[in-house]
Amino acid sequence: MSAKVIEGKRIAQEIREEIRQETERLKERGIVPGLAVVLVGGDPASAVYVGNKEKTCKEMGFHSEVHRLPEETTQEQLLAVVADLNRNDAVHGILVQLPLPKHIAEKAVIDAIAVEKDVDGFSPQSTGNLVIGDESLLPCTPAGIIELIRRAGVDPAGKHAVVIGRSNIVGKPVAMLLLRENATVTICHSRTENMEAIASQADILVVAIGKPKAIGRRYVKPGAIVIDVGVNRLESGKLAGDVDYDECLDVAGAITPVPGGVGPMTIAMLMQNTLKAAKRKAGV
Ligand SMILES: Nc1nc2c(c(=O)[nH]1)N[C@@H](CN(C=O)c1ccc(C(=O)N[C@@H](CCC(=O)O)C(=O)O)cc1)CN2
Repeated sequence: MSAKVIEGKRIAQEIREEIRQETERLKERGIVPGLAVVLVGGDPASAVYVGNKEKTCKEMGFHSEVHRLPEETTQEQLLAVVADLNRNDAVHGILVQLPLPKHIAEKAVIDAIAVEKDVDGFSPQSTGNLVIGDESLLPCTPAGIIELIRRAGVDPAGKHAVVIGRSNIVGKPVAMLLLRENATVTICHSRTENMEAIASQADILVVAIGKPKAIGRRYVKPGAIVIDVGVNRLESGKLAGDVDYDECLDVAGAITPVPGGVGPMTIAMLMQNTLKAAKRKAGV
């Protein structure tokens, strides 16, 4: 039997519509959510993502600022831009697009974003809040994954969730969120032995390793929900996930496609975080 395809693109569109409507109501009370995105350099993929964020902000009715800075921007100059945005009352969320040019320390820049404006949820304080279960803005891709699992009708409580990948921006936070949802969580990584045997026990399998089609059907338990975070550009120009979608389609119970799965949820969750930050600041 073929897996249910989890349509992230459609779900993200539904969430964006909910945000747009809520924003309309907030604006009647004089509250206009504002997002500032900072892009350093000319990475083509980053330029597309930032353009999409700007366009989505406009669709939501948000105040939107994009600061496009040249490749040779120094760390001090970038920190000064972030400091200005921290003080700017029209800006409720600040996002510095990653990756940054090599001469800038990402950590120093992320640490400089005020925690209440950290709509990426990458700062140490946001990460700490996530781990101890305190209220904070959640990292967008992991939050989007949880939303997809929920909307696929799966409750993670009591399920075995296996996360393949241990990055700070996806693997570790999504594992924490699954734990918060009462799943039993295993994290696999490049040094894991017998990964296939572990992954194939998962009721929920999340893959975020950045290797096209690395995870085939032998890693998937029949009926499992498979969430593919990879967005890899092939030489053919086509996009592929980290999961071999065609091979896993008749093993999984539900699966996200690439494109059109997790990716679109990232921007929808960014909008949701910006709205949350604006509401918090207004005390509503
Ligand atoms: N500061 C941040 N930088 C980066 C993040 C992030 O969350 N915060 N994530 C990625 C890039 N990213 C958003 O910034 C992002 C990646 C992919 C998609 C997406 O919708 N992908 C589509 C395919 C798009 C295509 O055709 O290339 C899909 O999967 O359907 C959205 C946002 C790194 N940097």
